[in-house]
Amino acid sequence: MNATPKENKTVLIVDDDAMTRVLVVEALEPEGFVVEEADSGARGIEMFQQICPDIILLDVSMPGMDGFECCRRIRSLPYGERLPIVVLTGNDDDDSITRAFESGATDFASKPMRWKLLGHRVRYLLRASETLESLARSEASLKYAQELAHVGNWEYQPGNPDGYWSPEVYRILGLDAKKSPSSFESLMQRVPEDDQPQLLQSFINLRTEGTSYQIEHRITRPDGAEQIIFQQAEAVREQGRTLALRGTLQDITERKKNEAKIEYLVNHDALTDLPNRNLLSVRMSQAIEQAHRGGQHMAVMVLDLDRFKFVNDSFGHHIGDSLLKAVAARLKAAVRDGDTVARLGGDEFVVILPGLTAPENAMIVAAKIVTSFNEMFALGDHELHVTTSVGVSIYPEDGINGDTLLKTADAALYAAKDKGRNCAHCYTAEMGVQIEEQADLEKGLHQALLRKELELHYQPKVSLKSGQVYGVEALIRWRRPGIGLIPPDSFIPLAEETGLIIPIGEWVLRNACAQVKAWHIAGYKDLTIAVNVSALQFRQQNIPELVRNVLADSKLEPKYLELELTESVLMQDPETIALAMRELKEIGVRLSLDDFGTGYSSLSYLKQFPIDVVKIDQSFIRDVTSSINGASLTKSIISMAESLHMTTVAEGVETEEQLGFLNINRCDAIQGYYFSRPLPLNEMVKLLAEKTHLPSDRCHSESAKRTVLLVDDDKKTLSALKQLLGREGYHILSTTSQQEALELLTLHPVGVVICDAGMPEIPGTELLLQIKNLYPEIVRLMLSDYTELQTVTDAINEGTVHKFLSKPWDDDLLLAQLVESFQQHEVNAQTTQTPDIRA
Ligand SMILES: Nc1nc2c(ncn2[C@@H]2O[C@@H]3COP(=O)(O)O[C@H]4[C@@H](O)[C@H](n5cnc6c(=O)[nH]c(N)nc65)O[C@@H]4COP(=O)(O)O[C@H]3[C@H]2O)c(=O)[nH]1
Repeated sequence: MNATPKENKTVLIVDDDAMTRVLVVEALEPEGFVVEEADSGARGIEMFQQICPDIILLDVSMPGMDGFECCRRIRSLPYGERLPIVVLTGNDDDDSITRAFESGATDFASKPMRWKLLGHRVRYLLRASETLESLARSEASLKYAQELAHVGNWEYQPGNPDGYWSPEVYRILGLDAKKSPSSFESLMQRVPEDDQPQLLQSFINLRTEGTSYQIEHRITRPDGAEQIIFQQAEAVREQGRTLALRGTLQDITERKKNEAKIEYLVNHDALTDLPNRNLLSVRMSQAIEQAHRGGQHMAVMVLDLDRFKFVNDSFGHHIGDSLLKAVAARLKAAVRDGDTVARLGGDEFVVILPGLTAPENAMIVAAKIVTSFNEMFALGDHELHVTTSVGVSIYPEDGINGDTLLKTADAALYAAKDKGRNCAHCYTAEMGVQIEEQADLEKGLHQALLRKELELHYQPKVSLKSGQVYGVEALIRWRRPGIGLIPPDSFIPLAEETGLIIPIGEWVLRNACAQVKAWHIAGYKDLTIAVNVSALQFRQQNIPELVRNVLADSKLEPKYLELELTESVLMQDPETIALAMRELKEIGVRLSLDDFGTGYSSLSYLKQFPIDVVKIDQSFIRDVTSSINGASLTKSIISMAESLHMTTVAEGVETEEQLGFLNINRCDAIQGYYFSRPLPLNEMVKLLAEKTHLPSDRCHSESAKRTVLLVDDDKKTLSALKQLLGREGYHILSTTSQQEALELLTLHPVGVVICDAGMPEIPGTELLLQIKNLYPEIVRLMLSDYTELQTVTDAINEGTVHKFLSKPWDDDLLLAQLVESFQQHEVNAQTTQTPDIRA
């Protein structure tokens, strides 16, 4: 239907009398109207829908559908509601006029009529209808706007308690417009008692003095819901007389809820619901003020969970999160209601104890907190034992503002950790020196780059297959004037904290790549360089792009660059890091996982990252010869890396025994003081020039090929054998004790064991059986006289002993047997895999 405004208004005449229709046409068309005709009620409705007239003239008495019915139907159709309909009735037909209005007619005209005046009548009705239409439109848009804004308006006239309330006022109050009076009293009934006095007083002032008001108050809707209302009101006054009181009423419940929610989120930690850093700082200021006024003390405790990362990464983040929630609950239970427990992020919590009468009480509470962790945390199917370390500082002794108190408590926390964790430590004055030193260090570090105080040292990495130096790790040093060489552990964390690691990291990368390129040119063609990349660099920099630029500038082939990332880098944002790592792999650089084992990565976790090299942390290497745990963990790491086609580099190798262990367990390469410390450039150049390498018997393939273990309680036999084999260049280990024999095997890459059959502690066959089970690749020879022939034959049949050598032996025969045995060992070594003790 066309509802757009038309130039010439259209009049629809519905009448069965053709004469009346002609008269209407003749009266209206000369006046500029377009007249359309319908000869019945039904046709009239049809035409109304087709042409959308501006006005209808409708005869009441028609055959079929009369004018009343026709009028009713049009009113119920779209656009028919407010259309002017003039009903044509007979003269003085009062009944028809009444019925016509009841049916919805706008006006009536009696026939016969003065046709000349019809034009005026129609024009007047059209104008009135337009006015009504525009009023209806603005009412509708006001209603809509009020609905949208949840604003209603009201107005009262003096002397009349019932005023006007817009539909939205009723909606907001939850009242029915037909049943509830629109009076101030009726509004007050919905206002809770507590809020009534303020509203009443404001309304009285408005009425008596014309004082406008803006107030917030609550209302209770009939369904019990409580809403928050914002009311504004003013008096319309003329010459000191109040003509009307009017105002608006806005439902601001949602806004208030959102404001409260935002305020809560801004001030609380989403995971634990504890106050966050924002609210903590407010609470600290309040507590300081309270302590200041009351001449009391207050305590700030900073605490974190010992080895939280282990939990998070071993059991998954959901268990880590549950632990943090449980810790929050435990901390709250350990302190009083007026105390504040806040979470700063990660596993770092802060407790404030306001209004302390004696500072010593803080340590009592701190100890209580530490002890409260003795009880296991039950998290889903897991029961975990987690400990905490606490640093305590006291107002005003250790700081007079929140920042300083946090810093001093932090320093105390470090001291607690140094003490071995799972304890609380109070701040002491000496720690202040450290804080100042830190500030001084930070200042100096800012200038270190500009003043060219940084330098690189290089630590060789040696292949255990070839014994050759195949690469170096670049390690930064800060040569600080007046102080000397500062190791990275003393300034890299600070560089990370201050963001200085970004320019420093780039400096290291550029210099390292340029240096290794220079070595290539000097003839050390395949030397690789490893550079440490910190977590912050990955987070704040486009590392792949930087690497691309540096490689292009230095003209270094990507395969010679290795980037060392720690597990903490991978943990930051695993998906983004994995993406960056894949990009780096596409560039062609190698990626290694540094300090492996100190983090808590599981095998499945590592699979998602394209890692080429696993560097086994020195803490494990240190332990390989002294602790079963260290040894088995290292073995597991090597076999895990092997199964993932990664190479292994053992870090911090210092002793022959550690090297032996790594050789036996087929670690690929070593780095450590055993071979070389990190060297300044000139010394590194010398090491390369001298072609320093590991002797071949210290490499796994070679050393195992040539190492014989002799076990005999007879020292003379041992000495004779040592002489014989020593002349042939074998590496010989010897012992009179079976226990020591087993220990030697854990440390050395032995290829062949020669054992006496008649040992006093346990029979030789039993020792060889143990060796067979532990190291199946080792070839086992038995030395015996003919008195033990039966036992030896049985052992050979069972596979415990490979060959039998008679006592006294023939030197040539024994040497020939040994050559054959080492060949056999090589075959065994290729078919026997290192057992994965975790499997
Ligand atoms: N006890 C013992 N220690 C050994 C032995 N062999 C090597 N080390 C030391 O172990 C550290 C190995 O480096 P890292 O694990 O990457 O650990 C590095 C690395 O994480 C970081 N670092 C060094 N240079 C840089 C750098 O340029 N950028 C970044 N982001 N970190 C660096 O500082 C850490 C410490 O570096 P350094 O003090 O040079 O310490 C080096 C090295 O001197 C050994 O046999 N025994």
